[in-house]
This record gives sequence, C-alpha cells and structure tokens, in this order.
Amino acid sequence: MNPSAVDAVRGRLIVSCQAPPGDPMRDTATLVRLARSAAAGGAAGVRVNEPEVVAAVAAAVDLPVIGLWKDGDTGVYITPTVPHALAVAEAGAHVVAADATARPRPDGSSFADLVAAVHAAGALVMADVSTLDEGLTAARQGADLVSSTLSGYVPGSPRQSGPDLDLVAALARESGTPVVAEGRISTPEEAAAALALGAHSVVVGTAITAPTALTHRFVTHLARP
Ligand SMILES: CC(=O)N[C@H](C=O)[C@@H](O)[C@H](O)[C@H](O)COP(=O)(O)O
Repeated sequence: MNPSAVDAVRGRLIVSCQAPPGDPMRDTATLVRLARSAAAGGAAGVRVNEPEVVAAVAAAVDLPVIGLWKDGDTGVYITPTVPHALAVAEAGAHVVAADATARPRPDGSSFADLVAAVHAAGALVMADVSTLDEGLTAARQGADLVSSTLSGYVPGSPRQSGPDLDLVAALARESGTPVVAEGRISTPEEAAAALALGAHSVVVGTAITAPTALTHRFVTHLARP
C-alpha cells in the first residue's frame, strides 16, 4: 500500500478530469492534456475514469492518480464490481474510487470485498458515499478515504445545487478517516470552506474541466426571459 498518496493531497486540490459519453472531450489524449494542465496549475492529484485513461494519465503526470471505472449511469455505476476495481488498480491508480452506498452491487460482492481486493493489489480505496451512515460503514470496512461524491445523486441524500458541506463536516467529525469533499464545488471559496470544516482534500471536476457543461450554464442563463 502507498499511504503517501493520502498525505500528498492533505489540504490540497484534486482535479477530476472526466468527460461524459458523447462529449467531444472524451478522448484519452485530451483527458491526459487536462490532467497535465491540472498538474501545471498546482493540483495535488487527479481523478480519472476508465483503465485506459488511468494508465495514460499515470504515465504522463507525477501526481497521485485516483482511478475509477464508470459502467452505466444508474444504480451502482462507479467501479461497481471487484473486477472493475482490480482493472483500475492494475492500470496504475494509486487510489481506486468506488461506490460505497448501501445499494446492492451488480456482482453480489460487498464493499468490504472490494477493499480487500484493492489493498491486496497494492492500491488504496476512496469510498464514494451519499450519507453519513454509508461513510461510517465504509470507514469501518477499511476505506482509506471517504468522499461525499454521491450526495445528491442517490435517493435518501439531499438534492441541492451546491456541495453537501453538512455531510463533509459530519464525516470529518465522526468517521475517523480522511474525508474528501466532492460534488458541485464550483468556487475556490467553497473549496476552502470544505477544508475549514475538516475535509482532508477537495475534488473539483465540472468547474475546471468540463467546457460543455460550463458553456451550457452560461447559455441557459442568457436564455432566461
Ligand atoms: C455523481 C458522479 O457520478 N460523480 C462523478 C464521479 O467521479 C463525476 O461525474 C463528477 O464530475 C465528480 O464527482 C466531480 O464532481 P463535480 O463535477 O460536481 O465537481
């Protein structure tokens, strides 16, 4: 295992360099350039999707790589099974991010199974959760980092336009595990607020690396009557 990946992101920014299916940015070479831009701008780590991109980014930037593998877009889709997690670890991710919500996983495995397999492969685990209970369970099951990634995207978590800073604060108080603030963080001030509430690190994606979504935000605002 490599706990230094956790130390390296303490108090600092991780940039998520991802693009949804069909987006013009969804291209390995383009995502590598995004990751290199994040590194040049001072990011402490990057978060990237799919083994091929994980391998290319790990070869191109000298930063901890948090890898995941999104498969589908409903139910458990962030690194849903043990084989997905192992493929991400084998591609060179220092940390494997995976859904740690209470929902059943498609291969019938548990989150604890995934943690054991990833640790045996020499990588760390980031638990993507939507509630405090899920975060506490994931921490007990051996997650190395717990992230608020899925708050607002899973029934039972609050739907809100900004980050779930209440969840970040509660996880930081109660989980005993380094907490990552992730999801809808769109300003440096929100990122700083998350750290002030006890987050170990902050992930920002859309606000930095998603020109299609950012353009759409301006266009829909201008189209309002
Ligand atoms: C819910 C889900 O599938 N989140 C994904 C997780 O990897 C990504 O689509 C997000 O972009 C990432 O979490 C960063 O969040 P934001 O783009 O809001 O800064």
